[in-house]
Amino acid sequence: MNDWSRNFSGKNIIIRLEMNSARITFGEVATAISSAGGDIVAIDIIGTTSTATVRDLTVNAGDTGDIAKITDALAKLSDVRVMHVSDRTFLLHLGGKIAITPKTPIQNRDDLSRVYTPDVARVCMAIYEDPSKAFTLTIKRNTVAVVSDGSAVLGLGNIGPRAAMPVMEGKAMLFKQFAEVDAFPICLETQDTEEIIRAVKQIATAFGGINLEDISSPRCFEIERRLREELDIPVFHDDQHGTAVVLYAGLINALKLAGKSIDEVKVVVCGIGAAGIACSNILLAAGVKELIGVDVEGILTADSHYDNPMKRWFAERTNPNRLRGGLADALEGADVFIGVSKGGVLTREHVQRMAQRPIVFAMANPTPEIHPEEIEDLVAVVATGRSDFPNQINNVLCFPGIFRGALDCRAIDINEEMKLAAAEAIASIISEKELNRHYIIPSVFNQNVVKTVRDRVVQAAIDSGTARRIPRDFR
Ligand SMILES: NC(=O)C1=CN([C@@H]2O[C@H](COP(=O)(O)OP(=O)(O)OC[C@H]3O[C@@H](n4cnc5c(N)ncnc54)[C@H](O)[C@@H]3O)[C@@H](O)[C@H]2O)C=CC1
Ligand SMILES: CC(=O)C(=O)O
Ligand SMILES: [Mg+2]
Repeated sequence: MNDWSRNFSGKNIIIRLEMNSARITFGEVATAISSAGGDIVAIDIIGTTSTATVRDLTVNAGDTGDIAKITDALAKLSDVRVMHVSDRTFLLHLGGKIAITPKTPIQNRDDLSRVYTPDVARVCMAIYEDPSKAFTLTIKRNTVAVVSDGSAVLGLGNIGPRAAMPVMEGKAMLFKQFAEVDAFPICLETQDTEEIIRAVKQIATAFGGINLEDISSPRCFEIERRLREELDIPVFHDDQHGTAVVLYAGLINALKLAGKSIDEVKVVVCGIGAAGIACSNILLAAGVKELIGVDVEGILTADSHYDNPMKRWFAERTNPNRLRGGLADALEGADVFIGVSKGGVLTREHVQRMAQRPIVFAMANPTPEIHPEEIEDLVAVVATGRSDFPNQINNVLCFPGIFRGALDCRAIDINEEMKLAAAEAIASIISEKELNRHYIIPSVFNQNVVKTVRDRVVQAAIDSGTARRIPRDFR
């Protein structure tokens, strides 16, 4: 199975084809599709002339989802031209996924004068006199910017800001659906650290928080550090902290199942980029003693030199036994594998080297480091970042609730206390009775997730002094 079809989750495709109706029958087309494993589930005639018919065929590509096989079979028919193949995923993206709608209709001149000039001027002056009123009189109170430069989009690499837009639009949808946060995608046409910092500072006026997304390491660390220092609203690089929060939540529960304790396990983190550094940090803070990092150059060790300052920083704090070698060496006797690198880097043989009842979190997107079915029989727990397998360790479990909490208490920052509170909140949603190897982490559709995370995050913000406002339900 090629990588593309593996990533294809909507098995229904729509094939638009033109047939020479005098020379080929529809039955021949249907036979070609069915012999390639497809099932026609709907037919729409789009247009006809005296010689040709254009049809949209909705085809179920079957469990293997081998679309290429179906289109190849059609291409072999001489009197048929495949004009276009779309799938449900692409159709969902037509015209983008979000829209802005006004909260109230403008029905007459009086409404017009209130929402716009002349009356709006009084509101402007109120904010001029007291800038904090921006939180009550503008969208700032409930709006987050999802900012990317397209340099590390999912595990696809540096595909640029334009190609990153669908991910950022998707995040904006999730913010709204799960936490009623209005979020807006902003993909910047620059990958220069200083220009990104300047641009984000210049647009921050409209927003109550900044979610940095898919900005590659090591620039992401400096960008986030500076923006946190220089802005008075939360700046949160989700690939670092959202991932770390959810990973820690999942690990709390997976360790219970494996019967292991966090200060005794040997953990291998593969991919020492944005997510890898943050996941390692939260694990070290949680008590992991033996943590080994592996990146493209192999095991990171304090004995080696790295141009990347974050790798140097990482190597000095990890790998206490100065282990050297590659991923296979790192995994010898390891209890936990955390993959935040690239699809397909872990093999069954690697997992066979791990300790008894290992835990494998293969979190690269869209293709995990290993597909769960390859190692199900070897492990205590396996999790991925995807929604189509059990145990989805994905930052979507964190960012809606953590920002909901931060916005509700008008936090100036999302600090370590708030992140730990979010992780514990997520882990706590699964009771001891419910916990099993296919259910270590709640589903994002579990309605308790956002509420529980939000409440614990607000409490942590109040306790740690970052809240500027006490929400009504906390008074
Ligand atoms: N499940 C989730 O919630 C999340 C998953 N991710 C996934 O984690 C991966 C990394 O994301 P970021 O940290 O944002 O990217 P990044 O670009 O900052 O870091 C990726 C790191 O992986 C390393 N790497 C690449 N190929 C490798 C290999 N064969 N062996 C070892 N290391 C390798 C790179 O050198 C780099 O240091 C992506 O696939 C992304 O989709 C990231 C954030 C959240
Ligand atoms: C989930 C996510 O943020 C990523 O894969 O980059
Ligand atoms: Mg991301």
